Amino acid sequence: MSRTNRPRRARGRSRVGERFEVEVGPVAHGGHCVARLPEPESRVVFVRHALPGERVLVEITEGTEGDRFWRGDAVRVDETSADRVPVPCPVAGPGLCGGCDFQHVAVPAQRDLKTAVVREQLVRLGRLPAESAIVSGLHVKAVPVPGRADDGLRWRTRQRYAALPDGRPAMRAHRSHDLVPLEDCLIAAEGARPADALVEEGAPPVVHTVTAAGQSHDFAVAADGFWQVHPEAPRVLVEAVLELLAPRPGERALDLYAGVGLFARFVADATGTRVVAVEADRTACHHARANLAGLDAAAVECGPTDRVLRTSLDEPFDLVVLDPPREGAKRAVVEQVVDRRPRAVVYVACDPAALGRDVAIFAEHDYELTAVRAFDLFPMTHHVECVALLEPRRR
Ligand SMILES: C[S@@+](CC[C@H](N)C(=O)[O-])C[C@H]1O[C@@H](n2cnc3c(N)ncnc32)[C@H](O)[C@@H]1O
Repeated sequence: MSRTNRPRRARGRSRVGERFEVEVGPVAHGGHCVARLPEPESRVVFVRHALPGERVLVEITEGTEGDRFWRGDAVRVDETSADRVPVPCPVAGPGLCGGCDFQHVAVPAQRDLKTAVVREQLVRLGRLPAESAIVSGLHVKAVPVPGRADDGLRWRTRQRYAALPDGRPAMRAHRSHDLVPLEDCLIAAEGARPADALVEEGAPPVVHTVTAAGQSHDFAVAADGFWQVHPEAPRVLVEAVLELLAPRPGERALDLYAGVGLFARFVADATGTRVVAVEADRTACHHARANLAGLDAAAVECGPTDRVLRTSLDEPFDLVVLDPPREGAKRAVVEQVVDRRPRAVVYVACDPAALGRDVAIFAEHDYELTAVRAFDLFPMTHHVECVALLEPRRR
């Protein structure tokens, strides 16, 4: 299939379409492995659809003479990894749907790849020693969908599709605007498959019941608003947050990037006192207020975390939960958090690179990473969810 890559600054002659035989090296963050092209190119290529240790023919999909590295797809496998499996999805593969990265990898081995990536990000960006117990003891855990085999399929409860001009559902190719038609998406759960995933404008809010740590709460969320996409994610993440935060009665808590108040609600069960949820999206704030309405000492502050922390909330907090979008919390927010000297900070991270960068900023302010859990809440893709505990360094 021809590809229309997103526009980028051309730097020299394009090498797209050229093919090279390579030995594939380690996995890297982003759903690909690293390979070095043979002489005279001797350049790094990020190769999709390959596995460490394989020998493949890679076709360059992005790369010009001036680029530091190129991207490519394994279009033929000459020496096969024991972790390679037949691809279950007919639209997964070079040039096809960009939604999944690891359909060609046995599901347990996908978790090994993600484990390697999270460890690498914590070492390279988080500046943790590779031999530390936190890094070497980290393993991405399976999160089975109740009633299903551990096959990595039919877990995604929300899925967005593009539409072809004739109305047929499609997904985008990897790093491309090209649309790939599809009849089904094998990671989509019933209700999120192409035939039934359309969210009508003005659709009423959806209510989810979450049972975790012996408590059950209902959460209203806009039909197109943020909610964790794996059916087990709310429970698993709430339980990990509570385990690491270990909230005590009377402790005051901040839930940053709170969505509709998932973590705030469960933390308040344990503390029984002041909890403040901070969220930028107005509709999510509206639902968070309703979801936390039964709590006398709860409040929702609507606005960007950075601004809310800078201009409001001039009060002490013992506990902070933060669950930022993929780009992470970044320096301004991390510094506002550590300024309040909380006893414990739990960071829920959907991007281990952002987590690593923010962990390094916390460390500059004497908050150290003391525990981390990682969960495979996005099988078949390179995505992984981490829950990390940061505490003031003990002297
Ligand atoms: C990964 S979601 C987490 C939501 C919630 N913790 C949950 O698990 O349901 C990130 C949330 O951060 C919100 N958000 C994005 N940028 C923000 C910002 N600068 N300040 C506050 N909230 C923001 C999004 O609207 C979204 O609800």
